[in-house]
Amino acid sequence: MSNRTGSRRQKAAEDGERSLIGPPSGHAGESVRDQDASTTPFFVYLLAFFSALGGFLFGYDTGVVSGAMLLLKKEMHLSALWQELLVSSTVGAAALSALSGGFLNGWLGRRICILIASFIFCGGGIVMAVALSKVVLLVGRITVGLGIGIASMTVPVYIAEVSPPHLRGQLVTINSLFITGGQFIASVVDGAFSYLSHDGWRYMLGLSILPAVLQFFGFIFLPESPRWLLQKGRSQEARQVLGRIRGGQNIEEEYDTIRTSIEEEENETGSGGVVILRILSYGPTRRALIVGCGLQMFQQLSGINTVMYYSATILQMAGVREDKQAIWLAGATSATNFVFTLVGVWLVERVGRRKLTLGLLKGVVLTLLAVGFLLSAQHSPPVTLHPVDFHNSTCRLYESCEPCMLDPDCGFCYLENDAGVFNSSCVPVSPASTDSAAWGRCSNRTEESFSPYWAYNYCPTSYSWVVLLGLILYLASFAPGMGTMPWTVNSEIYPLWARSTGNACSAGVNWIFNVLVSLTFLHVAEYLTYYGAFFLYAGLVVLGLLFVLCCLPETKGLQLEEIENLFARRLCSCGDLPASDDNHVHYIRVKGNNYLHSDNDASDVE
Ligand SMILES: O[C@H]1[C@H](O)[C@@H](O)[C@H](O)[C@@H](O)[C@H]1O
Repeated sequence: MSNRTGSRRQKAAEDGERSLIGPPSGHAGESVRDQDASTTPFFVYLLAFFSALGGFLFGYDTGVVSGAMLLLKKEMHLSALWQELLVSSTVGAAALSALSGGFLNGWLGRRICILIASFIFCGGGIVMAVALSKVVLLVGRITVGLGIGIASMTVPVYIAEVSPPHLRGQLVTINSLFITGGQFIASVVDGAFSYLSHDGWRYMLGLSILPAVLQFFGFIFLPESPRWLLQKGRSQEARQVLGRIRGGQNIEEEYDTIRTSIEEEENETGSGGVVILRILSYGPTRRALIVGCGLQMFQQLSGINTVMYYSATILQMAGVREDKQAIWLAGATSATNFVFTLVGVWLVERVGRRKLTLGLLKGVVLTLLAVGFLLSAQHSPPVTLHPVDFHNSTCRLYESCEPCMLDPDCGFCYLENDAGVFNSSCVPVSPASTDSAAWGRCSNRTEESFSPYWAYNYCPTSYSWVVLLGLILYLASFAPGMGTMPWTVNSEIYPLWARSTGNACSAGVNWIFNVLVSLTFLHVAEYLTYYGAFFLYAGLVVLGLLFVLCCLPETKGLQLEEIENLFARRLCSCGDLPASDDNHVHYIRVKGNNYLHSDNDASDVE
C-alpha cells in the first residue's frame, strides 16, 4: 500500500480540524462502532479482569509495605536506611523492568509478558513470606518490583488492544481501579494482621501470591493480542482471536484496518532498526512519546505517593498514636483513592480523557494549596525543657517542634494533657530505630499513659483532622483524572510498532519520578517545611495543567489505528482541536481501510 495513500492519510490528518467535525450518517466506520456498542461480549470483560489483576498486584505490593514495616522494624530491628531500602528497592526495580519490558513485549508478546509477571509476583511473594533475614526480604521486594514494572506497562497495552473502541477507555481505566483497589485491600490486610505482632508481616507480604496464581492460570487459557499476532505475521491466529473476542460480530473491517495499518506503518517508517530511535526520528511518534512521558511525570510530580505516605503522619499529628489504629485509619485515604478511581471509570467515556484530566487538575492545584495553607497555619509547640546534651547535637539548638522534627537527626519528646503539650524537649534520635530517642525519657518508653510521646516526623496539633479532610479532597480530584488518565492515554497513543517501547518508556518515567519524589520528600520538607513541599507540588501541577492544556489531544472513541493522526501536527497545538462531545471523526473506506476524511474531493478515493 502506497506511500501515496499514506501521505493522503497525512494530509487528512493535517486537515484534522475539518475532519473532526460533523458525524456522517450511514458511514462504514460509524456502523461498526454502533454495532460494537450494542453488544459487547462477556469475554472482553473476562480478559480485562484477568489482566487487571496485574494492576491489583502493582497496587497491593506497593501499598502493603507501609503496614508491614511497622511490624518488621520491631521484629528485624530495621534502621531507617533498611526501611528506606525495603520500600524504594521495589519501586527502583519496577523502573528498570518497565524500561526493559518494551523489548520483551515486542519479542514475546503481551500474553507471555503477563504470564512472566505473574510468575515473578508468585516467586517474590513466596520469598518474602518465608524470609528469615532482611537481606532475603530485600531480594523478595526487588523480585516483586520486577513483576510490577512489567505488569504496569503490559497490562494497559493488552487491554487497549483487545477492547472495542467505545469501551477502551473504560476497560483500561479498570486497570487503574485495580491498582487503587490493590492499595486499599493492602491497607485492610495490614489492619487485620497488625494484631499478629509476631510474623503478621509474613501474611501481609505473602498474600499477594493468591491473585498472582489466579492470574497465571487464567492467562494460560487466555489469548494473545490479535494486533501483536498480526504484526508477527500470524494472521490466521489473529483472525481467530479477533472473532473470539468480538463474539461472532463481523470482524472483517476491524481486521482489515489493523492489517493495512501495519503494512502502512512498515512502509512509512521501515521495520528495521532500534525502535526507540525510530520513535524519536518520526514526528508523530516522537510527539506521542513526549505527551505520554510528560503525563506520567506530572502524575508523580503532583505528589500522590507522598500524600499517601503523609496521611499516616497526619493521623499521628491528630493524636492517633496507636500503630494499629493508625494502620486502619490510613485505609481511609486509600479507600478514597479507590472510590474516586471508580468515578474515573464511569466518567472517562462520557467526558473524554482531555476534559476529565484538565477539569480535575484545577481541583488538584486548589486542594494542594489548601493543604499547604492549613499546614502553615498549624501552631508549632515550643521546646520547654533543655536537658544537658553531652554529645552537643544540633537538637539542643531548636526552640520549637517544627525545626526539631524536620531535622532527620532529632525528634520531639513531650507530655500532653487536656490543656495541650507540656514538658517538651528536642533530643537526638536513636541510631538503631526512629521509634525512640537516643537517650533520656523517650529512649525507653512504655505503653503506660503517663509516659512521654516521641514525635519523630510530626508535631502534635489539634487541627489536623482538617488537614486530613484536605487530603481526602485532594485524592477526590486526583484519582479520576491524573491518577488514571496517564495510563489510559499511554495505552492508546502509539502506533502498533511503537506501542510496547512507548509504554515501556512512559511507565519507566512514572517509576523514576515516583522514586525521585518519595526519596526527596523528607529533604524537601527539611528545606521548605511540610507546607512548603505542598506549595511546591501545587506549582508543579500548574505546569502539568499547562502541559495538558497545550499538548493532550482527545482520543475518546477513536480506533487505535486512527489516533496516530492526532500527532501529525506540531506538538502543542492539540488544545486547538474542538474537543466537544459532538465532534466525531468520520472515515471513508479506501481499499478496505478507514481513513480520516479530509474533504469531499473525489480524488481521495482510489
Ligand atoms: O495511577 C497510580 C495510582 O494513582 C496510585 O494510587 C499511585 O500510587 C501510583 O503511583 C499511580 O501510578
